[in-house]
Amino acid sequence: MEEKAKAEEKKTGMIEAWLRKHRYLYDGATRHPFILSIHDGTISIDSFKTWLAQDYLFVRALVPFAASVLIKAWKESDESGDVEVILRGVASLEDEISWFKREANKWGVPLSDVVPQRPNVKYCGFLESLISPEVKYTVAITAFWAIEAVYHESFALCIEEGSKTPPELKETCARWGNEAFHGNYCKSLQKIANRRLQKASDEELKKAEVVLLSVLEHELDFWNMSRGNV
Ligand SMILES: Cc1ncc(CNC=O)c(N)n1
Repeated sequence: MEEKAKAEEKKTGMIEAWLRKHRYLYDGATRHPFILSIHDGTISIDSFKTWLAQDYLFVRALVPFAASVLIKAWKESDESGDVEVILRGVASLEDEISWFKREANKWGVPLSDVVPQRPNVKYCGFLESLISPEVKYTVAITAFWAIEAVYHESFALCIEEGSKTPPELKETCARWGNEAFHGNYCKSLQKIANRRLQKASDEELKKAEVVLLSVLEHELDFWNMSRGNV
């Protein structure tokens, strides 16, 4: 890319520029048929149960990754406030795991015998690879933002005015779709990512963009898995 154009994108926000550039993939991850089927009320309960059980395992694997981002923030960040933002996210995962257990109980999904499906294994393996100290804070925070943003944007659609989301799924959707916590949390992560990307080297920028694309692809595969097409 031309130097001037790149400088301009860094100023206005790398994340926004990447979302424009990769709109098709981003929409694919945030407007997936699985989400659209919740939104229009046609979701099969089996798909929902598959998603619930698989996502429980995913969230358990997200904890060490989130903790690794926290460590990177503490070691590498130029702003101490980053640690609080990430810590809030890490802390919320404890409540989330309890929620998964309650919700699974409600639906009669036994979490103790859930076997992770291939797309889940791959996504969790990808998260684990990002824990490595060789992955820089800037790259890791970009991934973390993307992981949270896809869920927020997806589920926010399902609680929009006029959506036909089944009432028994509303609470699930509000968990990630709500603005008060999750929306603001995503905005804070995006702000941190943009600030870091602004100062990043070309090589780091490239790595962060590749990681963003990987997250979007893994999220797509995760939704596909939930619908039963692996
Ligand atoms: C597959 C996937 N991606 C993102 C999230 C949202 N983060 C924490 O809950 C999630 N639960 N599952």
